[in-house]
Amino acid sequence: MAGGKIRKEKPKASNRAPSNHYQGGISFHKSKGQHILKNPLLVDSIVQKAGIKSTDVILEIGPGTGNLTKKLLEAGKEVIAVELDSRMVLELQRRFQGTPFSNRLKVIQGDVLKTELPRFDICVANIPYQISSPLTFKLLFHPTSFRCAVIMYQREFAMRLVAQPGDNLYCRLSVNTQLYARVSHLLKVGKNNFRPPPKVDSSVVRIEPRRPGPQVNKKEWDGFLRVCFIRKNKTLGSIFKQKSVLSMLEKNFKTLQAVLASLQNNGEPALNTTSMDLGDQSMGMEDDDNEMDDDDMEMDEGEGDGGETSEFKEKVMNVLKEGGFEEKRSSKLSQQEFLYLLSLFNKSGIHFT
Ligand SMILES: C[S@@+](CC[C@H](N)C(=O)[O-])C[C@H]1O[C@@H](n2cnc3c(N)ncnc32)[C@H](O)[C@@H]1O
Repeated sequence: MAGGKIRKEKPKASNRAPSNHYQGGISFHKSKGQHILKNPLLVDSIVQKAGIKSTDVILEIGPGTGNLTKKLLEAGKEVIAVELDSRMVLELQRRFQGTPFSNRLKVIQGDVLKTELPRFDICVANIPYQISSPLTFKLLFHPTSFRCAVIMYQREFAMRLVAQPGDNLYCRLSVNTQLYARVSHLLKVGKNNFRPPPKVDSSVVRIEPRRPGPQVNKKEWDGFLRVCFIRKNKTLGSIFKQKSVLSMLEKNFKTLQAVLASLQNNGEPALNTTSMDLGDQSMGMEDDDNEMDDDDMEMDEGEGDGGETSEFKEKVMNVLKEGGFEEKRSSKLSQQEFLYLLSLFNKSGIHFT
């Protein structure tokens, strides 16, 4: 909960650190993504587009000095704000103390990524951009349901969230997010609406979790998309011919076969056979920075030293052929097509985790 000491920082004149911007008693830290909304009309517009009800418990991430918080308090029943910076927490307390809002604002001091989030109806936030991806998936996997999240993102990240098959920015992030939520672009926001202005433009996006959620194994889905988007513009046929991909899939396949055989024989799983994995790739829904869009890089096609066999390669190719996917590219595949292809692989005993 809120607490800590106020550190009064004085404006530094000539030798001011370039990453800080002094304003109103608080120096803003770029490292914490502190770009405060300074345009009240924009704040009004975000709150209005969020469609807040007077009965709503609102989650705000990174309230900063409280410009958005104030409008959220006016619109909803309660605001629960998670803020990393103790100076901001104190500023918020100072700002709302003794006002009718004070007993409807709960401030949790901490890193939102490490905080167990409470139940809420709607999330409205101007977030630090460096946590965009993990925060989005933290919200999407939140155990209790909420109506929607209305979030300010860096423009390019926002456009990736909403991108459709065939769009330039369509990527693993687009497919992943849209599996769990309906996503729409609400508002373009120029950099001059912030103090200090960030280097990039921003956009407000609405994310409505799908209820019920999709019936997929999250790790399996994530592992599958990672493979499909190794090169989004290459054909799936050439991606799935790569030694590293085949060898990982065959390892998973053999592990599963061994587990099944052992269950049939003894009713007990075989020892040491349950570590199907994707190398060291985590389930983490981090940004798609590793995705390669260029067609220049060499693919490690053909049989190699990974131990993969030609029969297994044929099995994988047959799955692609069966669904008509061999010549298709991830950059143009719809979510339904990805789900269908994954179901074909799984039906053949081929798994991605
Ligand atoms: C872009 S500013 C938004 C401030 C305010 N909401 C506004 O719009 O004027 C982001 C805020 O998130 C806070 N913050 C940064 N990292 C955070 C984290 N991991 N968890 C919670 N808050 C964080 C920063 O201290 C800052 O106050």
